[in-house]
Amino acid sequence: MTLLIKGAKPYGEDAADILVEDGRIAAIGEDLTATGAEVVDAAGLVALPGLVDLHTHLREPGREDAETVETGSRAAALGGYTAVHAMANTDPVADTAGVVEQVWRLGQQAGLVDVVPVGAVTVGLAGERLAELGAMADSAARVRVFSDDGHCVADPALMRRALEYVKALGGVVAQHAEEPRLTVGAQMHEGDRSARLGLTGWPAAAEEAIIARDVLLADHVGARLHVCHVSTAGSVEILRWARSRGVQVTAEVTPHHLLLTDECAEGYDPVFKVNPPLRTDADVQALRAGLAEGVIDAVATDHAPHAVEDKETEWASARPGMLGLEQALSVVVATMVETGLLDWRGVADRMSARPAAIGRLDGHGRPLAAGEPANLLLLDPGTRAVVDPAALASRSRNSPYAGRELPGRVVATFLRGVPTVLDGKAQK
Ligand SMILES: NC(=O)N[C@@H](CC(=O)O)C(=O)O
Ligand SMILES: [Zn+2]
Ligand SMILES: [Zn+2]
Repeated sequence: MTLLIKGAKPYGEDAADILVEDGRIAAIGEDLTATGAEVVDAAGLVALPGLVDLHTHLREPGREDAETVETGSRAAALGGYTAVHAMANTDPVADTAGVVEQVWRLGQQAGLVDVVPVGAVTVGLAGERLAELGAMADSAARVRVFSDDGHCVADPALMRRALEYVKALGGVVAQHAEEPRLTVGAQMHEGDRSARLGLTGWPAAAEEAIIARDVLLADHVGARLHVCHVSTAGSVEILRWARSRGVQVTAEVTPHHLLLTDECAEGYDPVFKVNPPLRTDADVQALRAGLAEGVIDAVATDHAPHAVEDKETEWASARPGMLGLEQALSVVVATMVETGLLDWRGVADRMSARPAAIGRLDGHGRPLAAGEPANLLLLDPGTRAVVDPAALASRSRNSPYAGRELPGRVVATFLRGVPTVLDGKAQK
C-alpha cells in the first residue's frame, strides 16, 4: 500500500509531503508524486511520530467489562498511539510467560497498536517472591519492563534482587513508588485540604521515600530503574540529584498530574480519586518544569478504566484510577505546548522517542525521516473540543476531563503505514 500525505507539517515545521511505501517512510519533501497512491490531505496538520505509552491498564484478562485489549487499543490509536505497554495487574496477573503471551497475541489480533506486555515483578503482585522474569523476557512477548504497578515493591531486599535479575535481562523495573506503611487508608493528597474534607491523606513523603531508596539501590546494583507516575515536587528534586550522580533512573508523569490538583476532590466526585493522588499547584508546576527540563523523561497515561459500579460510589469505596489515552496529547498541548514549555520536537521526544527507548522497543519512537517505520500521527492543533465521556472508545467512562475544553484533535494515526485512524475515526 502506498500513501501520499500531502502538506503536513513534520514537528510543526515547514509543510512537506510524506510518501509511505511498504510500511516505511519512503520520502519527505515538497511536491512529491506517486501514481496509484492513496492521498491523505494533511494541510495545516502537525505530523508527529506515533506516540508510545509506558503505562496502560487494559484489564484483560479478568475485567473485560471495564476494558479489553481491543477497546483499549482503539482508544490508544484514537489518541495518536502506535504502541502501549500493558500493565500486569490483570486477573490472572501477568506473572508468567503464558499470560504475557496471551496479552501480546490479543494485541496482534486487534491490530490497532503494538501491545507490549509488562511482566509482574513478584508472583501475584504479592511482594513476596520474584515472578518468572526470565521466562517472560524469553517469551514471544519479549518482556523488558517489569512492574508490580498498583502495588509498590516495598521490601528493599526483594527490590534489590529484582533490579539485579532485570539488569541481566536487559530490562527495567518500573516502580509504583508508595511506602505502604505511610498510606494506610489514604484517599487523597495529605495537606490542609484533606484535613478539611475529612479524607485520610497520602503524604508526598510516601512517594519520595521509595524513590530515594530505589535510586540508591539502582546505583548500588548498577541497574536501570524507572519511576511510574511521579507526582510531587520533592520527587523531581530527588530525580535531579540522582541523575546528576549518574544513576540510571528514568521517570514518567501522567497527563492528569500535569493538569489537575487536589482541588478536584472538593466535590467528592470519585472520578478524581487516583493513585498517586492529585497534588498541589506547586507540584503541578514542578512536574511541568521537570518534564520540560527532561529530568522527567516521558508522559505516560496510567490509563485506568474502571466499571461504573467501581467508580460511581462514595469516595472511600471507589477504585482509584482515571482514563487517559484519548486525551493525553490534548492535555500535553494545553499544559506544555500552549504554555511555551515544549515545542513539537519536545513533545515527540517525551511521548514517543524516550518512552520507546525506556521500553527498548524496536521500530517505535523513531524520527520522521526517510527509511524509518511509518508510525505517525496527524494532529489538528487548533481545534478545541469539550470532552464527552459518552463518545470515548474506551469501554469505561471515568474520564476526569468530562466537560472540559481541550485543544488538539488527532485526525489520523498510521501503524507501519496502515491507517488505524482517519478523519478522527478508528478504522477497525
Ligand atoms: N493509578 C491508579 O489509581 N490505579 C491503577 C493502578 C496504579 O497505577 O497504581 C489501576 O490499575 O487502576
Ligand atoms: Zn501505580
Ligand atoms: Zn498504573
